[in-house]
Amino acid sequence: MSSVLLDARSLVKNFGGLTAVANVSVHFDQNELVGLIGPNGAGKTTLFNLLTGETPVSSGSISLATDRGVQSLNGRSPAQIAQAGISRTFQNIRLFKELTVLDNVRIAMTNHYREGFLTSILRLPKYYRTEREMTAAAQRLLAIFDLTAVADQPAKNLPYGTQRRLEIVRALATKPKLLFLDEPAAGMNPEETADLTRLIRQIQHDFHITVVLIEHDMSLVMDVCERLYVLEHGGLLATGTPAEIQRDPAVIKAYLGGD
Ligand SMILES: Nc1ncnc2c1ncn2[C@@H]1O[C@H](COP(=O)(O)OP(=O)(O)OP(=O)(O)O)[C@@H](O)[C@H]1O
Repeated sequence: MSSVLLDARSLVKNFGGLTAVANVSVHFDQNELVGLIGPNGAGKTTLFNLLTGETPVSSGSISLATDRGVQSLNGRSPAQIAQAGISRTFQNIRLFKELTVLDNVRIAMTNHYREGFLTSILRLPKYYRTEREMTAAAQRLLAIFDLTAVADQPAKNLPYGTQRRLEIVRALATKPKLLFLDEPAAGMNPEETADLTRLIRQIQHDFHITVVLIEHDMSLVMDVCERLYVLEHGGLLATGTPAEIQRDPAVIKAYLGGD
């Protein structure tokens, strides 16, 4: 039986007179692969921003199932939400371009290996042990995602599709229970998109986490997602399996503009 990991109820986000998210309720189950689709400006990224604490909600509630029971995420900072087990990538690539691939992943890990101030400043033995553990963990992740050969390259040297892969690896480095991917296939060629499709499946399968993606590439969405939410003008238009969504008259109308 599936159990709810994240539950968001009646979310509203107003920007001045514009309602970007209008009374939207969504839930994501443990180990589920969910797609969030909708025309440009529908409110998809704003919804991600609400769920990750980037943008405060105007109203509504967000709760997450954690090891310590169900916790409210309302009013929490992005860093606190990351600590609670939610990680994300952004539409635009946000790597440390001059740093190596390995260091990009190590930096992403620092949240989870945070040492006391004295341990770090005095370089106590624990500091070196943690550093070694972090490097080993980063190397393991790079190996899983086929990035070992480029571990010592500056991130800026990687091809576009590989930079996006590295971003996903960075998001996984914090050991999330829930991973949000904002348009992961944007700008990719068909070969890179096919690699990404395999990668998303691998993440869900090997890491047993919940993956939610915003994506305009409908063949990717229909291929990998188990369930979809469709947003339009800030509101929830439909939810269902890819097969149900593809024959939903309201969705067809929103996308094709006619009847
Ligand atoms: N910080 C902001 N201030 C004011 N308006 C905003 C802000 N962020 C988003 N909006 C507006 O909210 C609406 C929803 O935008 P959002 O980026 O969430 O849509 P989207 O579905 O992600 O679109 P796309 O598919 O083009 O990325 C748009 O009208 C946008 O202009």
